[in-house]
Amino acid sequence: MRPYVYLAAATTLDGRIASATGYSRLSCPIDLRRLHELRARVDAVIVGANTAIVDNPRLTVRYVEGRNPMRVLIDGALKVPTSLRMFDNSAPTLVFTTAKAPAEKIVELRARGVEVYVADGEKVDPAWVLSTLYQRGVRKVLLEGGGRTNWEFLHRCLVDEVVLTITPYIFGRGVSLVEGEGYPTKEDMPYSLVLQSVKTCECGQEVVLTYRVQCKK
Ligand SMILES: NC(=O)C1=CN([C@@H]2O[C@H](COP(=O)(O)OP(=O)(O)OC[C@H]3O[C@@H](n4cnc5c(N)ncnc54)[C@H](OP(=O)(O)O)[C@@H]3O)[C@@H](O)[C@H]2O)C=CC1
Ligand SMILES: Nc1nc(O)c(N)c(N[C@@H]2O[C@H](COP(=O)(O)O)[C@@H](O)[C@H]2O)n1
Repeated sequence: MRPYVYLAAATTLDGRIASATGYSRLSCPIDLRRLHELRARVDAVIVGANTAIVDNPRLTVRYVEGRNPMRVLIDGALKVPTSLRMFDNSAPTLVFTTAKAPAEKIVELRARGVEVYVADGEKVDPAWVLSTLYQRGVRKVLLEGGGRTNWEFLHRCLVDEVVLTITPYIFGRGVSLVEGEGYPTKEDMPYSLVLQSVKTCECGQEVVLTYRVQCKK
């Protein structure tokens, strides 16, 4: 069993979630409020190591009233600094890593109340992350990127809904919404995307698309 998984992001018109320099503040204030409403509705928020390093996110609910979700980091080598904001005490925080993680970093994080899970293999299996969260009572998860982590979940058909805000910018280079090995044709995609809703943001400049992800198998 696994939780229901939302993937949420803001992209430029050319599908980037960040520029080549890592700049990613794309959403307008109204869209950020929408993101925080979603955070308040889920039990856990997941990010990958690069997002944690580049953005140093809090992953808390601040722009609306609501409960902070559990924060989850996937970082195979535990390369993130232990000074990250997500390791403060404002919400329960879990880290999924591998035996490549420096032992002293694991000790330090655990001493600060962060729960660290160490996978057996070379990589962290996203299905294991989700089943572990489910066993802890998590029923809804928000995947907040970045591109590589989005691929790791989408490729395995572990996303149920994509909530995408298209913003009026073009970067030309940078990090794409999904960064993986890729598919040669649309037929090779292991899932289909079914459009659920199209909304113009109240700011008048952004469009929010919601797609259901249907696994082909
Ligand atoms: N505009 C938006 O809505 C958003 C933008 N962003 C932007 O995205 C960018 C980062 O994206 P990206 O570079 O693709 O990186 P990610 O944030 O997806 O992090 C990828 C890294 O996380 C670790 N990781 C992920 N999955 C696994 C796994 N299954 N097992 C082990 N390790 C794993 C790996 O680290 P390692 O290789 O060391 O093992 C991997 O390189 C940032 O610039 C951020 O600002 C992020 C979220 C939303
Ligand atoms: N939906 C969305 N729109 C954007 O424009 C964004 N830059 C992001 N980024 C995600 O939000 C995290 C920052 O969270 P805090 O404000 O620090 O709580 C960032 O790390 C991305 O996951 N998302």
